[in-house]
Amino acid sequence: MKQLTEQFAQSVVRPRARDTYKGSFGKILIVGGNAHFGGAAIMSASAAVYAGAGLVSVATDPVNRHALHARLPEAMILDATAPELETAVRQATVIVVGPGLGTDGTALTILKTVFAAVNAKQVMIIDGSAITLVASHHLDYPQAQLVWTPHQIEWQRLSGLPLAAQTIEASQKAAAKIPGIIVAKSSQTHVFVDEDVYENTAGGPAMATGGSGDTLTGIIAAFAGQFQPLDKAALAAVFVHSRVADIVAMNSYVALPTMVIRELPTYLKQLSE
Ligand SMILES: NC(=O)C1=CN([C@@H]2O[C@H](COP(=O)(O)OP(=O)(O)OC[C@H]3O[C@@H](n4cnc5c(N)ncnc54)[C@H](OP(=O)(O)O)[C@@H]3O)[C@@H](O)[C@H]2O)[C@@H](O)CC1
Ligand SMILES: Nc1ncnc2c1ncn2[C@@H]1O[C@H](COP(=O)(O)OP(=O)(O)O)[C@@H](O)[C@H]1O
Ligand SMILES: [Mg+2]
Repeated sequence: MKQLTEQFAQSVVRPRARDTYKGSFGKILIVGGNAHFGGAAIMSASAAVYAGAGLVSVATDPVNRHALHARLPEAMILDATAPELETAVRQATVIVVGPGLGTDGTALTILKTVFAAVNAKQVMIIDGSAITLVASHHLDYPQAQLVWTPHQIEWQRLSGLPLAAQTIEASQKAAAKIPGIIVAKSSQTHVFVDEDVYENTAGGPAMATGGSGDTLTGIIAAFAGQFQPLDKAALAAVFVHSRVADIVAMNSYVALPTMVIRELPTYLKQLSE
């Protein structure tokens, strides 16, 4: 098993090249946030912007429009149920689907539209409700470079492994049957990449608050848009998310997602130097 360390993250997060523009750092589309879970999409999009993504759009329930614009004017917005969703998916380099999407019929239709529109060159991060929907509706895996970010119950739904049976060996075996990178989140997150298992060395209980996982999706998306190859970008994102939470937790009882998001640019600057 390999350890995810700051040294590793440092090798991935490099200073920005001079001859660049916003299109050089990823066009990210976040698909999520129903009327009940708008905050999830806002946190994912905010994390992507603050982790350096070049352009971020959010396909969400229109009820979230004003909140998103007020919190994050850097992001663009579209109605997740409108025909424009398909075009938006095609134009993105990295897609996040699932944070706060919900699991009703509308969510399923949105997810199917996204899966049908994506192509093999694009990166897709599948999280939260989208994982639950894939498992419960036995959806075919989409043709894209996939990163799955299940918490333990989502991993149970996706892999069929009950929580008590989720040993590293069993999870690795199950991960081998699913295309892409699996970020198996818990108080001791493990990432499965091909035959390798990586253990996160950062993070702690100050992260145990709603929205921490939604925030991680945005950081992975931003890194996938900026750094190659995808496996290194995703691994560095997992470490950075937890490390920044640890820094916040030095002076705070809880590492709220919005606090972690705000600290990202400062930490990334230090990391890149
Ligand atoms: N502000 C927002 O908009 C937010 C929106 N969110 C969005 O909500 C959507 C649903 O996601 P979800 O994770 O809340 O619900 P679900 O997938 O049903 O899993 C929960 C069930 O599993 C159980 N459980 C046991 N162990 C567990 C573990 N280690 N980790 C986690 N759960 C564990 C747990 O048991 P309990 O704690 O109730 O005993 C419960 O029965 C999703 O789209 C997400 O993005 C959230 O991010 C919050 C902030
Ligand atoms: N006790 C803990 N120690 C370390 N990390 C934790 C702890 N509790 C939660 N986390 C991290 O917080 C995130 C929670 O993800 P998730 O359950 O999907 O949250 P949400 O869906 O509410 O955004 C994961 O990255 C997980 O590793
Ligand atoms: Mg989650």
